Amino acid sequence: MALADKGVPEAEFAPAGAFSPQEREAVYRTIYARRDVRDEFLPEPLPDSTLERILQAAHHAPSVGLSQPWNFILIRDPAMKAAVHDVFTRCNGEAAQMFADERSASYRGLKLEGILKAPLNICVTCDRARGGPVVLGRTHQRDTDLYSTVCAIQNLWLAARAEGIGVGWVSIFEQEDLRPLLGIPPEIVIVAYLCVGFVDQLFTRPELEARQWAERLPLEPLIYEERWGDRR
Ligand SMILES: Cc1cc2c(cc1C)N(C[C@H](O)[C@H](O)[C@H](O)COP(=O)(O)O)c1[nH]c(=O)[nH]c(=O)c1N2
Repeated sequence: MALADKGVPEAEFAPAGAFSPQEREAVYRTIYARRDVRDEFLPEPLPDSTLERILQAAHHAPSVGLSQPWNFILIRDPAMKAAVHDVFTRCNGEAAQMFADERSASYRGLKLEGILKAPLNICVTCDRARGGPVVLGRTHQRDTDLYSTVCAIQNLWLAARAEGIGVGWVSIFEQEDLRPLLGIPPEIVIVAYLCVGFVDQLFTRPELEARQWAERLPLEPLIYEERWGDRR
């Protein structure tokens, strides 16, 4: 076995064959059936064991140099959620004005968060100092710590879907407005604000597609062969 030549004990290896058809099906189903959830949250709190599983899934994401730069702030206090919602409301009003006439009207008709309705909100942050001043793999691409944090978020999102829990990512905020509310120090970057809770129905395709705001692009033209722009 090639791994045996790496000089680590054999107990560190496991067979790496493909999953069974049912296991594969479950993985793809999770990916395709995951949705961004705005408003469809049920009020029941997440059991601690379920929350632990989805946070562990996040924590098992790949990270540059195994730096694991993330933190998760769990927000359940209605007063805190209301304060965050106020920040969203102001920023969302500004956002609506950035779109031209008709688009602005349809933007205002979209529900873009479930901050108050979701029983749990999670602010996911990235500590840019985690792992020390020189991190393997981050030497030439400083933002790989942020990319790692996004990998953790995607793991959480997929694990949540498999648990029947919806997740909605809200990004219509100024970082600097959230920071003092949540007591986040200046050196920490706010990567995501997530609304989390059980759901009993989900859109079968992105809600923005169902509401004719945007549509999924065909994949084929996005794939090039050898060089940027070369069709395959
Ligand atoms: C980084 C980032 C930031 C946001 C989002 C996503 C991501 C990845 N999305 C959700 C987004 O609209 C959604 O993922 C797409 O429309 C595709 O839909 P599904 O996720 O497949 O349901 C999102 N949705 C929303 O209603 N308010 C928001 O502020 C944001 N912000």
